[in-house]
Amino acid sequence: MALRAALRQKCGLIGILSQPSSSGSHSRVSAVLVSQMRNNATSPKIKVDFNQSTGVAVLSMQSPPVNSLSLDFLTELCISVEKLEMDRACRGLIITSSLPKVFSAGLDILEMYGKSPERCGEFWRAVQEMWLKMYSSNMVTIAAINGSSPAGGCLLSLTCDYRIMSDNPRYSIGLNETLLGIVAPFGTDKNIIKNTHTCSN
Ligand SMILES: CCCCC/C=C\C/C=C\CC/C=C/CC(=O)SCCNC(=O)CCNC(=O)[C@H](O)C(C)(C)COP(=O)(O)OP(=O)(O)OC[C@H]1O[C@@H](n2cnc3c(N)ncnc32)[C@H](O)[C@@H]1OP(=O)(O)O
Repeated sequence: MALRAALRQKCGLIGILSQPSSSGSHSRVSAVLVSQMRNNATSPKIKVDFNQSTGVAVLSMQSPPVNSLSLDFLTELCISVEKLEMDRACRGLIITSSLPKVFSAGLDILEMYGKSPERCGEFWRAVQEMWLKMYSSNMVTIAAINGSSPAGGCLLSLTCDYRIMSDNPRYSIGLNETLLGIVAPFGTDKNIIKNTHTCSN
């Protein structure tokens, strides 16, 4: 109830969590992001349903088995958010998972092992772009955390204005990445590359 009141106060979004959605289209994507789009012949990792009448989009992460944040996933996520951002009709965004039990397992561990410094740099830049884009979004953003959400999954939810988590003791959330010996690099390219060596050795 507190959340609904806050939303009502912030931008007049009423009852968004309970209303059905219908698909809408978003046409413009920045040339930069399009050029970043890789050969992604697999099925989309992100599904967006935009409800024109409420102005709220639901972005569902659908990348089995655990919605891990790979470079491809992050790129697709950023493109989806940017498309919504450019649509003036879209005022609210709910991020959730279409997988059972897992919101997001965080950064894709396979992106941090045995990769070239260049690839690692690209990956960490994508991580940074994701959280900056989300954190600075003009939309009201809500993470509907319907499963476990460790480390980078927790980071993703922290970039949102609001978080709602399923009341299930089997779901965990938190910044546990240091248990894996992972420390997020600083924001400069030099430090990204430096940390990259640490990650892949
Ligand atoms: C550049 C500037 C940056 C600025 C940043 C700003 C601020 C910094 C703040 C925070 C930094 C955040 C950093 C995050 C680092 C990370 O995210 S590292 C990843 C940490 N994640 C984990 O440790 C999660 C580990 N996984 C689990 O706990 C469980 O898998 C689960 C999510 C709870 C699900 O359990 P479940 O039993 O359902 O599934 P399984 O365990 O059987 O897994 C299925 C399948 O998925 C694979 N897998 C799981 N997690 C990952 C992953 N993270 N990456 C890749 N693959 C993963 C798992 O290995 C299984 O594979 P299979 O054996 O082949 O089936």
